[in-house]
Amino acid sequence: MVKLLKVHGSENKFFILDQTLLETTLNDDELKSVAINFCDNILGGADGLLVIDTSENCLGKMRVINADGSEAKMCGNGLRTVSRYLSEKYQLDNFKIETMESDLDVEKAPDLYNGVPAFSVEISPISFQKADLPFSYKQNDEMIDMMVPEFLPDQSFTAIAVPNPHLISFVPEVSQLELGDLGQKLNGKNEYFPEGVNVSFSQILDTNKIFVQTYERGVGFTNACGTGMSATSLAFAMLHPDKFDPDKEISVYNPGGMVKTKITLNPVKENSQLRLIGNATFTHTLEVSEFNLHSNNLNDIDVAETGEEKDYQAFVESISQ
Ligand SMILES: N[C@H](CCC[C@H](N)C(=O)O)C(=O)O
Repeated sequence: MVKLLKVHGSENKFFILDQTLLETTLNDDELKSVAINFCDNILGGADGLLVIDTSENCLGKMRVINADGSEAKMCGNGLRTVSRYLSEKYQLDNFKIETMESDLDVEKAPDLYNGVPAFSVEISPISFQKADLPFSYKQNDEMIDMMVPEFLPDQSFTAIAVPNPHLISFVPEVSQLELGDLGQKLNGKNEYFPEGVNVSFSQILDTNKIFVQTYERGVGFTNACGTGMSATSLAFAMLHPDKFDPDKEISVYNPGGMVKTKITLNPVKENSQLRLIGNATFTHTLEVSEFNLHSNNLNDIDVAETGEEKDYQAFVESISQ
């Protein structure tokens, strides 16, 4: 039997499959089918499948398969949960995890709340170049605080890859309707973001305090998007210096709770440093036979709750007061 986990970071939900536990690893087609099946049908679904593989230079490697079967370059909320998994497996608190484009530094952080373990993860590399998102809008090589009436009138947009693509807009109040419409448009066939983009709207609440909601590529509305909150924090620090205190962490509220980000701006903006700090919650363990996993038969799974979710909910309660 193979043991999987259902996990979340800010209620951005995933299944974790550690391929190193298998006799034979799943190939890419099998991973895609299993990701779609798990994310649609098991335990109320999830936003993606996080796959752990061996790595030459790091403690492990993380791959991210979105709910629709597409593969993402990175996942910030997911990386925290994989960090916790590897930290417990190897009894280490500070190490590196390989992701598609870079080896990222991760470390155990103080608990977010009683019974809510937390991890701090590096988010990198950063790019604003149109080729890296990719995007195409008139002759622009970058899109920074730019009015784009083709997206929405009266809103400006910033495009950042970390390295998965994000489009960010600061708004007086988040309109789910407008976010959903724009997210759908830019993730369908369109001339601006040919490979789709994660779209985040953010409301500035106070100094170092923002709210972010994201429409995710390959998923749709999500409770939270870790790379999205990190990229939005960077845009916030760059574009709203009057509300940004560089010596302190930023509190990023989202529909699933709250995370912290730490932004160290660099005059060369691509060299700025981003850390994402937040919960790594395991809600369920699942056991399935390796044979059934290979044949994408998920009818016979043993599920057990971990009991951690009540502590996470107590944390959410504590921040909403
Ligand atoms: N939820 C993720 C990002 C998933 C990325 C994916 N939707 C894409 O870029 O295709 C996060 O916490 O960072």
